[in-house]
Amino acid sequence: MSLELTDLRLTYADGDTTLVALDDVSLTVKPGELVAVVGPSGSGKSSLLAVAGTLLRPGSGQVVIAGTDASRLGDRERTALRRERIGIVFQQANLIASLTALEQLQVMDHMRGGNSGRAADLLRTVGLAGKENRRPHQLSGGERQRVNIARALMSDPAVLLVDEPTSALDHARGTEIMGLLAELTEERAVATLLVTHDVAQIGHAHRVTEMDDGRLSERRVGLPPGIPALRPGVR
Ligand SMILES: Nc1ncnc2c1ncn2[C@@H]1O[C@H](COP(=O)(O)OP(=O)(O)OP(=O)(O)O)[C@@H](O)[C@H]1O
Repeated sequence: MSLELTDLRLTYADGDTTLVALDDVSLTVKPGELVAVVGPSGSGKSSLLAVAGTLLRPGSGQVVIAGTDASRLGDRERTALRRERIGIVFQQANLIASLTALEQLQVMDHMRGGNSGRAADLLRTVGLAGKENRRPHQLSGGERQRVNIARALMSDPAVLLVDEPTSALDHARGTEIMGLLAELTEERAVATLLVTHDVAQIGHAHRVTEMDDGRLSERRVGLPPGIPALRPGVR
């Protein structure tokens, strides 16, 4: 139940010219694996997540989510695939100010028409036992990010896509969140693709690959990540 991206190409119109955001990108993330893509601003990381999350159709190439080729699906089927098989953790928590932590997750359940009672369990799993009834302003930045992650796991997704999860956190909180993501990835056998410009936070990744000008570098850094081996210019 992996994420398979093959020969992806994505372009944007840029005045009279065409800007190539993804240039022949191929990457597979296996269940239980956390792959980090690092790269500077503008290198194409958000575009990669949007295509992997079936929010954007690539110009060419294939996106296979847990065995289903998204490129072959119509809009409605793609939306269903995204809702059922993909969890997305956005950079900002985007929590609803008036809802408690528990309710943020329960809203997802209602939207899917079920009442699985998974919300309290998931909040415990992400370390928020006892804080279920707090609203966003009563939680720290790290705790809000934990709610965000728990919410993305409500559908028990095969693929988890994570955009800059530590950008709003100090280093210690960021490291905790990365550790939690690695733990959840392994325990739940989810295929996690994470993008970040923050090389200091990739220590928990199983594999690291670098994006530059829409291309992934061949060099893949194993654990422990050889941070000095990454090309200069990546912070
Ligand atoms: N909707 C769009 N229309 C035109 N160009 C775009 C659009 N979205 C992104 N781009 C361009 O595509 C390239 C890749 O952008 P992308 O946002 O994917 O990179 P990124 O690595 O995520 O950067 P950041 O970390 O700043 O978000 C950039 O040159 C960007 O300006």
